[in-house]
Amino acid sequence: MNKSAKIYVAGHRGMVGSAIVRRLNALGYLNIVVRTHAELDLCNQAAVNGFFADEKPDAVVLAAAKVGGIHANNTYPAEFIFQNLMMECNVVQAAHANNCQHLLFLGSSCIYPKLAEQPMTETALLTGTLECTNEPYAVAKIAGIKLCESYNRQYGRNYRSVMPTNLYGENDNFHPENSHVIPAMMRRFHEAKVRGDSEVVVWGTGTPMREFLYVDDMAAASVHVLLLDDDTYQTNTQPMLSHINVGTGVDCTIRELAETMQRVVGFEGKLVFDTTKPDGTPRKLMNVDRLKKLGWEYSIDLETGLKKTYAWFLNNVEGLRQV
Ligand SMILES: NC(=O)C1=CN([C@@H]2O[C@H](COP(=O)(O)OP(=O)(O)OC[C@H]3O[C@@H](n4cnc5c(N)ncnc54)[C@H](OP(=O)(O)O)[C@@H]3O)[C@@H](O)[C@H]2O)C=CC1
Ligand SMILES: C[C@H]1O[C@H](OP(=O)(O)OP(=O)(O)OC[C@H]2O[C@@H](n3cnc4c(=O)[nH]c(N)nc43)[C@H](O)[C@@H]2O)[C@@H](O)[C@@H](O)C1=O
Repeated sequence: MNKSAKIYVAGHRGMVGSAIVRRLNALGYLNIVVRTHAELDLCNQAAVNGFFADEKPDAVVLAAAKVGGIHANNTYPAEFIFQNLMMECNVVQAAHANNCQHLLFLGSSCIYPKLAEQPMTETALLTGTLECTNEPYAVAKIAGIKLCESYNRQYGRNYRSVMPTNLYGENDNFHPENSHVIPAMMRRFHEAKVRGDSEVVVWGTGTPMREFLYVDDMAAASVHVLLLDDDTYQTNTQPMLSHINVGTGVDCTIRELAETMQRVVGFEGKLVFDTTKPDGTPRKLMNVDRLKKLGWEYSIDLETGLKKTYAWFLNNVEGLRQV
């Protein structure tokens, strides 16, 4: 893609969208179009159509979404399915209607069946029952993949999808209940250390396994897939199965994550597991062979990424985004 291409990054103030803008800028892509949620509500079809007609971007990265951890997904299922479906439908259709040939859609590893064979390959999609705590969000993300595939099949568009594993890093949402496990734990451990508490609560049994990817790696992978030439991309994907897993291929238990977090934050008290809280899916490890064949691998391991995130947290603790 030409360095002067106009690229619309939806969700540029979010954790991933902000990292994607940094990555594009670092590669010399400076013609980036952005709108805040307040300036452009992507659930509003007329507003989205007007924006695309005015701006006519050459490419779109759809990193805007209704996002949250296990509790938020389980508590606000209507918001998760409705808003995500609306944003995807509006953006994909408006991109097509305005002759935008390139689009990158961000899904999630929760699209795969709860008990999918591990590590999960892209072919596991739609082969079994989803995890109930995030089924509505997962259904919306599956619809996003199928939207892209359908516009590719019918209109010859080049709309690609990446399925990230659990992400973390600077600009994350540190809300005590609605966030994902890493920001929630980091904040709770930090506050416990500052107060001198003797113990800290971890949700669930500690036995579920998760794979974590640092946000700068996610941004690098996303831009890599967006910029791949058509031949390389098409020889490594199939027209009816266009999504690509993004992860490390390495996972750990939630207990192991909590122990690593203790070291990084410097909290010396005890861990207490609250088994009244849901565990969610027992394991969701990505098979990342397809992405490796396409020329990309992660570089930031969990402990390094947690240290970077904690350093960022300490510098930004006063103005944390919490939604
Ligand atoms: N975080 C994770 O662990 C994972 C994330 N993903 C996916 O990656 C993508 C980015 O997630 P992440 O950066 O973590 O999420 P964030 O919550 O950090 O960012 C989401 C962004 O979307 C914007 N947004 C939400 N609703 C609207 C709307 N109606 N109109 C316009 N903008 C809107 C938000 O703006 P505002 O803040 O102003 O509301 C925010 O900038 C999403 O597609 C998510 O599903 C996938 C797997 C794991
Ligand atoms: C990215 C992914 O995120 C969500 O799925 P999830 O992987 O289950 O996400 P989570 O990060 O919230 O939890 C991971 C594990 O960690 C445990 N856990 C311990 N202590 C805390 C804690 O304090 N907070 C949270 N949130 N979880 C905790 C928690 O009980 C669970 O076993 C999806 O809904 C969906 O949005 C999606 O795609």
